[in-house]
Amino acid sequence: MGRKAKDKQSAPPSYEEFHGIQKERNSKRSRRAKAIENSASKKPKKETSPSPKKKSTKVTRDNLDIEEDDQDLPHVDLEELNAAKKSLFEDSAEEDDDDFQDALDADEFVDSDEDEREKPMFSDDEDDDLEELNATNMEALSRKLDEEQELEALEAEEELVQTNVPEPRAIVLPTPEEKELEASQPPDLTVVRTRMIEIVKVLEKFKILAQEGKSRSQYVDQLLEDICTYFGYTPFLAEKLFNLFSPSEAIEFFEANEIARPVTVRTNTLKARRRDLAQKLVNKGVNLQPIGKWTKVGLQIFDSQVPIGATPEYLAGHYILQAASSFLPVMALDPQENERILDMAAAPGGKTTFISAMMKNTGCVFANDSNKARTKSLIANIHRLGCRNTVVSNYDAREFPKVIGGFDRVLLDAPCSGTGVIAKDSNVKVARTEKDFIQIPYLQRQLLLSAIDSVNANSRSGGIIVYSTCSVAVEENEAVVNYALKKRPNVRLVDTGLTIGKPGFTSYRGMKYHPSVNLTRRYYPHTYNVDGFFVAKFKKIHSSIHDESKAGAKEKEAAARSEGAEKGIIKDDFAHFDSDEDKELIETSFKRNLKRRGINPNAKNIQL
Ligand SMILES: C[S@@+](CC[C@H](N)C(=O)[O-])C[C@H]1O[C@@H](n2cnc3c(N)ncnc32)[C@H](O)[C@@H]1O
Repeated sequence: MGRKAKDKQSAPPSYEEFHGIQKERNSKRSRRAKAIENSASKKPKKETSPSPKKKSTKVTRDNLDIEEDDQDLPHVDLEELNAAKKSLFEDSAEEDDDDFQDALDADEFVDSDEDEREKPMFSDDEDDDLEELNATNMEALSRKLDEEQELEALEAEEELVQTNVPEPRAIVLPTPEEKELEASQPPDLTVVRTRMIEIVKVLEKFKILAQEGKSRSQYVDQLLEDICTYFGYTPFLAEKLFNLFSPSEAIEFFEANEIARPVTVRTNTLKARRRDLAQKLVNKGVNLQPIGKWTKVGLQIFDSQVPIGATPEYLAGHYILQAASSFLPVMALDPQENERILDMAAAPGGKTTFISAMMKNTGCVFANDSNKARTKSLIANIHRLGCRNTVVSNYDAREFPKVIGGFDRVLLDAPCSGTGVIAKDSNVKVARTEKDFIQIPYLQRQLLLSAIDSVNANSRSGGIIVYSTCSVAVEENEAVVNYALKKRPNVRLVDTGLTIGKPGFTSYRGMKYHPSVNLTRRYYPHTYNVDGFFVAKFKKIHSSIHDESKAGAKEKEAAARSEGAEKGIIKDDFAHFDSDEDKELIETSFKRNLKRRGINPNAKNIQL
C-alpha cells in the first residue's frame, strides 16, 4: 500500500501543519516585519530606507512572456526560506546567463503578472497584507499593527508562564489491544499519519514528551511500522532510509518520494541557444522557466500543450529531457575541449551528450555501457543531439583500462539501487533487499577502481574521476569512495565545484570514513527538489601499477570475491558474475528468439 491508498483518504494534517505553532509565530513575525518595511517604503522618499531588490525571471504560456523585473522582496522571508530549503529550482535567483537576459529584455517578451511570478515564494497571507497596504488604509493598518504588537507581547508573556508548566506527556503509542484491533482491519491512514507526526514530536523532545516507561526504540519501532503502512516500504528499506536522517527529516524525505520532481530539459548547446529554444517552446504553448542560476542550459517545464518529448525541436535534437540532478556529475567532471573522456556506464546517454556539448564536439568521448540493448538508446541520443566526437563501446567497464586507458577524465555514473529516484520508480520500495546493498556496492567498488586506473595522472588538463549514483544509501556512496581512497592512495578527493549539495558523511553508524569524504555531495528530494543523488570528484595525483594491469572483469571479480570472502561479506548465496555462464544463457535465448522469428539460428551469416 502506498500513495494510491493514501490518496483515497481525506487529507490529514501535513507535517508542517503539525509543527504549525512555531512556524505560525515566525510567519506572523515576518509578516509584521514585512508590513512595517513596506509601510516605511510607502512614506515620502526621504524617510524610506532602501529595501532589498532582487531580479526574477519567468516565461509563461498565457502571455508568452519572459519577465525580468526588479521587485521589492521582503528580505527577512527569503533568508528564512533559504535557510530552511535550498531548492535547485530557484526562480528568485538572479539570471546569470547573458543570452537569456537579452531574451528577457527583448521587445517580443511582454512583462508577466508579478503576483503569479512570486507567489510560490510567499504565503497568500503575505500578499494579502501587502495589497491592503495603501495610502487610504495606512492609519487603520498602523492601528492594527499596534494591536498586534500588544497581542504579541501578551502571547510572549503567556509563553513564559507556560514554559514553567510541564508539557503533558502524550499517549501516542497504541496499547497491545489497539494494535491487535488495527491488525485485524484495513489501516486508517489518517490515524497512522497523525501518529507518525506525534511520534516524531516525542522523539524530538524525548525527555519531556515520552510516556513514562516507554523506551526510544519502542517509539522508533512504531514509527517505522507506520512508515511501512503509510508509504508502502518494506521494513528493511524503511529502516535503512530512516537511519539517514533525523526523525522529522526522514518523514520529509518519505513525503518527497511521493511527489514527482519537476520536469526539466537540457538545452543542447551544440544545436540551440536556451533563449531561442525557450521562445520556440513558449510559442507552442509550453510554460517554462530557467531552472536556477546554477545552470545556463536547463529549463523547468511547468505545463505544456504539446508532448515535450515529440516537438520538432526535440526531434531535431535541440534539447533532451533530463533530470536536473543529472546535470551535476557532468558539471563536476568539468570536461574541457580536446580532451579524451570516458563515460563508463553511459546509456541512455544523458550525460554523454552533455559532456560532448561541453567539449563543443572536440576531442573524443568514449561512451561505454555493458548492456547492449541500452546502447541503442545511447546511439540514438548521440545521433539526435549531433554529437560527432563520440565513440560507443559495449564492454563490462571493469575491462577498462585493459581495453583502453590514459583518459583525461572518467565519469562513472554507476549502476545503483535507485533509492534516490523512488518518486520515479516506486517499485524500489519493495524490491530492494539486504543482498542488493552488498552486491551493488561490490560491483560499484570494482568499477570505481577501474575508473581510477583508466585515467592519466599526467594529463595536463585533467586527471579527474567523477563518481555518481542516484542512490542515497551510504553503502553505495561514501563507503565506495572510502574504499577507493584506501585501495588507490594515488587519488584524493577534491571539491566538486558544485555550489549546492550537502557534504557526504564522514561517519555513519559506527563506520568512520576519511575526513575528505565531506567533499562529496549529497542531494535529496526534500531539500533540493531533485532526485536523490551523490557526487564525488577525485584527482589522480600519480600513476600506479594498476594502470598497466591487464586484469579484465573476470580477474577483478575474482580478486574482489576473495577479498569479500576473507572479510565474510560474501556468503554462499552471493550472485555469481560468471560471464561464460552468462554468455551461454544469452546465446541460448538469442537462438530461441531467432527461431521464434522464423530465422535459422544455425545459418552461416548469423552472428551470435
Ligand atoms: C545509472 S545508469 C547510467 C545512466 C547514464 N549515465 C545517463 O546519464 O544516461 C547505469 C548504467 O550502467 C550500466 N552498467 C551496469 N553494469 C555495468 C558494467 N559492469 N559496466 C558498464 N556499464 C554497466 C547499465 O547498463 C546502465 O546503463
